[in-house]
Amino acid sequence: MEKLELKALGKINLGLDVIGRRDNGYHDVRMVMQTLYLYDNVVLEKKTEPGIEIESNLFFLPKDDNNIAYKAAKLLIDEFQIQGGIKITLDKHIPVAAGMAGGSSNAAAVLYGMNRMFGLGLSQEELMERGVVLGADVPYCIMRGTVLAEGIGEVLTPLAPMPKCQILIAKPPISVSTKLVYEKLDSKEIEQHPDIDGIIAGLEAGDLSAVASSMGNVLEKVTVEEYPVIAQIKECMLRGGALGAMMSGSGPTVFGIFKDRRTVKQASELVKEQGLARQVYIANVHNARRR
Ligand SMILES: C[C@](O)(CO)[C@H](O)COP(=O)(O)OP(=O)(O)OC[C@H]1O[C@@H](n2ccc(N)nc2=O)[C@H](O)[C@@H]1O
Ligand SMILES: Nc1ncnc2c1ncn2[C@@H]1O[C@H](COP(=O)(O)OP(=O)(O)OP(=O)(O)O)[C@@H](O)[C@H]1O
Repeated sequence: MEKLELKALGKINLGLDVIGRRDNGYHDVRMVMQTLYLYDNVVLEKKTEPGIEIESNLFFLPKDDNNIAYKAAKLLIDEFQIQGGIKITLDKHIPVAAGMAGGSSNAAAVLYGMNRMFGLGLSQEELMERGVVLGADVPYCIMRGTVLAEGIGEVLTPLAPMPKCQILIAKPPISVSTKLVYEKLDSKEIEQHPDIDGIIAGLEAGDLSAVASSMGNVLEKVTVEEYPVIAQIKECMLRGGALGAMMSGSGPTVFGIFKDRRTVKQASELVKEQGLARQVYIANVHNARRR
């Protein structure tokens, strides 16, 4: 196989709780992750000459070893002494530095794709072990679907699928550093832990309203303090008929859960009219896990 075209899907966190802090600065989490059908196109092409070449529609993305897709390719090239090189084309649609695992999902696609392209014979678990070295969200991006993520995000338990719904995504024009958000959380008392078990029970019952009303993200308060526009987008989505609305990951993307197409379209117009976000998308949930 000389060329492989992949979809790197983004995610939202339906729930994000922090239950501890490790000596290396990483945090123990309990998160409910959900894959969305909103994706970057990732194309892998073998090259005869050695080296990793990155091309992207976004001029500001790093093209060197600061790109997480580059790091993923380098990890496998070094470990398996792969001869020749690879060209990676990233056609980005997932908002960048947004809390939607865009980079992590690109890295997951590279690991998954190179394993097939070069016949490395790694199992999904072995790919995930390599993924977590690149980032805490990478193992989940390899697995996909509705999943409980614990540890630093790499201990994964599949959950009942998210009921059919429409997701509204709105990213205000600000970038957030995940590291800084977690660091700021350390100087705060967590007043209320989100009801992760309530989300899981809602999923098991196939009850979309119960899932939406149990959602919570312990990082939200930290990011909202700095960027109040996040709270404004939430309010706007709720006014527009969302069953629930929340910040994803470390932010600043906000998502809303809607029952039907008509309401989600109206709410998306409302967010745009109010000038709260320029990057506004409607996406379906993607429940299939990768095997
Ligand atoms: C916010 C989330 O996206 C929610 O899914 C993840 O927890 C973060 O996943 P990620 O961006 O893949 O994380 P990494 O690239 O491994 O780490 C970025 C930074 O986030 C912080 N970090 C990340 C994961 C975690 N469990 N605890 C942390 O404290 C660390 O300071 C780290 O330096
Ligand atoms: N392939 C990539 N795609 C997007 N950003 C990348 C990539 N490689 C490196 N980066 C850099 O990583 C930073 C974070 O980008 P990314 O979109 O992965 O963040 P995120 O959505 O917050 O991810 P997460 O939800 O996993 O924390 C950006 O500042 C960007 O320059």
